Amino acid sequence: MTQTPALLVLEDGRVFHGVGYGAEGETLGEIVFNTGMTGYQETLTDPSYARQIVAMTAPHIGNTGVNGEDAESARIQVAGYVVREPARVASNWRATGSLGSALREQGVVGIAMPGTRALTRHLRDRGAMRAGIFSGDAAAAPEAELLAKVQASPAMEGADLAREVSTTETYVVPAIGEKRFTVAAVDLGIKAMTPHRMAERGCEVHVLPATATAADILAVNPDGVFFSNGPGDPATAEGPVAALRGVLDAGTPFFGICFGNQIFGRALGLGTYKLRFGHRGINQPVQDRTTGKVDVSAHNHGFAVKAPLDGPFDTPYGRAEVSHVNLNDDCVEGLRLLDRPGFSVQYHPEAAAGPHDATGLFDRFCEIMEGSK
Ligand SMILES: NC(=O)CC[C@H](N)C(=O)O
Repeated sequence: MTQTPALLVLEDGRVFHGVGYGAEGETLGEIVFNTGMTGYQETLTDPSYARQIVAMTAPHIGNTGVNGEDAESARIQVAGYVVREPARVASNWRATGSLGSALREQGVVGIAMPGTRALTRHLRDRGAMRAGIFSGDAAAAPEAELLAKVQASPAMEGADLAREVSTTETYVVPAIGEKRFTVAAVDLGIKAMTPHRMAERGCEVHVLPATATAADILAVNPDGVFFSNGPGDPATAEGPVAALRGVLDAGTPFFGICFGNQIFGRALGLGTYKLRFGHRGINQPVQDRTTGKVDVSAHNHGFAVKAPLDGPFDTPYGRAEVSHVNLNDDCVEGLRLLDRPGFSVQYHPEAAAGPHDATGLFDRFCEIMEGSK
């Protein structure tokens, strides 16, 4: 393997040195860290990572290569990839290739560098920020020039990205076994596992583009409506918020995940804000405030909903409450309507490669659809 020099340049001027990994060239995005020890293929193909450079804290990435089954979407979605040490050999019975070649084939620029721990500590202190990876010829330019490029790139705050990753055509994921429900799922960057988890429970899932209006959604005649995860700043999602308000006005049961939770919050009249460095990984402790039960859960969010933690509050759709909180930082991780069928979570019950503590939320969605039939 030939090694080309590569630089990771942060918008605050900090520079890390390493060697190129994946495609050679340059890429810009918001740099964030992910603490997952497994599931790198699912992370890389999660559309919520659009325009983000993902740095892995796990020191050895690529051991099991890539395969034809684990992708969450049709391609690698991250803007760039930072690892400490790439596996030199991919070894797994399902592997169809190495991660390095998959990144190269899809033109994803990455860097392998010894400083991932220092980088993570820096981002924890200073927050997620804009960055660039420059490898090969691109790394030869003066650092001041590279820094200027990073500083001229767009910020994640204010970014409207869901439409860029959404399907443009509606498609249907058939129920597995007997059909019990029709679900209209708005694709704001949906992961393949989400409709699959619903299909396993007898849902026929109509996946609609991010531009779907309330009328488009209700035209499916759904038993329940779902809003997916997705990239970008929820404060920009005017279209989806308006569509969801129309759905809630109609009284149709609702379930939302991640971006869907943020849009639900906005539809209820709450605001959203950017977290300093967000939650990205697979071992975040989330507590269900009704039962006290704690789920270890997968996360990928840089924004959060601002909501009162001290009890129910009024919304245009009756009373609501914060149903789940993150025990690390008290961040709002779930919302629930008390007078109508509707709830959402900020984390990932569909998570592949797990953990699966929260998959029961898909059963809860089926229960509220059953209850409203
Ligand atoms: N995974 C998601 O849906 C992320 C939602 C939003 N883009 C955030 O960063 O918070």
